[in-house]
Amino acid sequence: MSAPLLSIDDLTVEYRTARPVRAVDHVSIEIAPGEIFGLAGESGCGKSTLAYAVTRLLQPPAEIVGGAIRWTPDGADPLDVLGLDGRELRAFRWSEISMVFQGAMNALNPVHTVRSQIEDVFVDHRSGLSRTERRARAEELLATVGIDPRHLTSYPHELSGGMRQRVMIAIALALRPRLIVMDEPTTALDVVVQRTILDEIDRLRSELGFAVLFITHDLGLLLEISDRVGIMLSGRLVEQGSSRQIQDAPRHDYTQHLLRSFPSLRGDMPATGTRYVDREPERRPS
Ligand SMILES: Nc1ncnc2c1ncn2[C@@H]1O[C@H](COP(=O)(O)OP(=O)(O)OP(=O)(O)O)[C@@H](O)[C@H]1O
Repeated sequence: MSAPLLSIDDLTVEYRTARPVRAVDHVSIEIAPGEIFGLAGESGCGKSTLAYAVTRLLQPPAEIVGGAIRWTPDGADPLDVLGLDGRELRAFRWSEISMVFQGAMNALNPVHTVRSQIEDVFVDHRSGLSRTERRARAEELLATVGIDPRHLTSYPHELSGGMRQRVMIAIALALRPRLIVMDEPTTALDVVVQRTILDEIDRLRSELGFAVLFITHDLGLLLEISDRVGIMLSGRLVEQGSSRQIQDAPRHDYTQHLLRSFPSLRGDMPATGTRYVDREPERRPS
């Protein structure tokens, strides 16, 4: 792997509730420029908490209790992501890392046109752009994600779910970030739309060269789209490797269980009715 763009090093996150939950437990991941790193694991294993930590969107009661996140674009000095203050974070988010979250399509404002929602990113982050330039960039972005620019004047309810999710991807691409964190970006869509959007993400990644942290509970899908894959179980990263290695020679029992639980890429039927039992005793935050 080339020098990492993002290094997550021994990260631990807890929810400080009456019964504290250690949602991310000493996780280390590196993502190279232009790489798609997929993170899989069943509901509640800590995937979204990790995504929120990387994008610095965690809110109390979540607390980062250990570890570091470093950002090293083009061999520059590493940036301590957890140490960024409000102003630095504003410059970092969207320009360097952007996000497409689960159900993001419903985050579009129903009373504003697609145009104004895309242009808002430029108003907020590229105040030097003229109105004409903003309009041209918004048009270009919609075309990039495969939507006819005449939809710039549409309101979200006039678009299908797949189109709304593409608009969210356009917004995430607006400032040409080096990494996009995608948390279940296509889960709410039917399989055909899901497939076209995934193909599109892959095409855009080849064209524009951004890296992706792609999160889903669907390991089959993840193996198709990712260069490397990490498997999470109860907050821990139990295995990581290339997609090929995870698919052909999974090492951890849980990875093998997950692989059996989904139809394989060759179309074999999944084993049904099995549930994985983590043999390690439940761990509590110390
Ligand atoms: N606000 C919160 N307060 C307390 N515990 C939380 C909170 N948010 C998440 N958790 C707990 O943290 C753990 C990890 O949750 P998280 O949402 O990160 O998992 P996930 O793998 O993304 O699940 P899903 O795929 O269902 O979104 C779970 O045990 C969850 O119950």
